[in-house]
Amino acid sequence: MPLVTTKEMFQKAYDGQYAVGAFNVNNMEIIQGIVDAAKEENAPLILQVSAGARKYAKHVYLVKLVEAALEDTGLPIALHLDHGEDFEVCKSCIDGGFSSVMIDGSKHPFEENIAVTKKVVEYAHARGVVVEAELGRLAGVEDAVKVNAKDATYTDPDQAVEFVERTGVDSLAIAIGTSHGAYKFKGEPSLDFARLEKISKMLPNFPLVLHGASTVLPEFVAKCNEYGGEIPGAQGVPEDMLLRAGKLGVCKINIDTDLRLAMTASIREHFAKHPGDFDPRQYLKPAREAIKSMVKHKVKNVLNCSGRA
Ligand SMILES: O=C(CO)COP(=O)(O)O
Ligand SMILES: O=C[C@H](O)COP(=O)(O)O
Ligand SMILES: [Zn+2]
Ligand SMILES: [Zn+2]
Repeated sequence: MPLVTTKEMFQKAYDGQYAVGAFNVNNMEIIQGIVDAAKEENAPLILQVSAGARKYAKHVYLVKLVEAALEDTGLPIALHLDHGEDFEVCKSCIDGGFSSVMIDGSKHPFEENIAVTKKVVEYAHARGVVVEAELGRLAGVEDAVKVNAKDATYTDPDQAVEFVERTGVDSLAIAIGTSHGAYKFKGEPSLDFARLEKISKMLPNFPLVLHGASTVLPEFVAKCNEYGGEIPGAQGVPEDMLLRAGKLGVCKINIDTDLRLAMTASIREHFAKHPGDFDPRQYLKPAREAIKSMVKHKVKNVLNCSGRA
């Protein structure tokens, strides 16, 4: 099966009130862990690549690995650019075989965000590629960009409607209190569900996207810390909140930090328990397994998209 866009998967997710997982990929083991899980669960899948990932692994390696995953699994998989920062990077991914791109104009004023998003939409749609945009700003770390909590702004529902109408974008990432990285909340986790409900009502049958949606699984944090890591106080979005979001028009849930934690916890444990090992396969194999079982858990219990491929 060739790459698919997110069009049909989002329509099914919207109607079925579940979400599709969008997982960030950086190398072969991460891709294999994710697709093996999706295959066993027969789940639709979005593999997403950040600018940092393209720099780390090179565009062509990631595209070829995802092509291999398509051939190996036969699953509907979308290949998506995560947080494209300008028209040029979006164009490069559209020309370079991606089926979906995100133009993240959220750092710009409203009118400029509309202008750049519109330009990407025109270029992408003419080539059969779909576009995600972002309105409102998440706190946390994105590549080299760190958005302080005070600069984060939640998405305005009226602006969201105007933005979607004027840009023709296919999906919209919204800010309701999630953030990137492993430290999402200082006290009790909370999201602005009233805002999400309002946006979702005002944009019926339109797919919303939730970034910064890792749950920061306590078992991985504990394991990292037990075996020499230092990530105290890490906290993510509770699973029940993600399930609730999936019933309110959120069709795509972005997960990167949980992949990083699963992999790192496994490798730390392996090094601590097997100090004599130095063949990378000895620690990358269990790390890939850790990703696979984490993703299976997400697909079944958090995204609710098992069996929907
Ligand atoms: O939103 C993300 C990628 O765009 C990832 O969010 P997390 O840091 O919560 O995994
Ligand atoms: O939103 C950010 C993703 O977690 C990607 O992170 P990265 O830019 O470090 O690859
Ligand atoms: Zn952003
Ligand atoms: Zn993001």
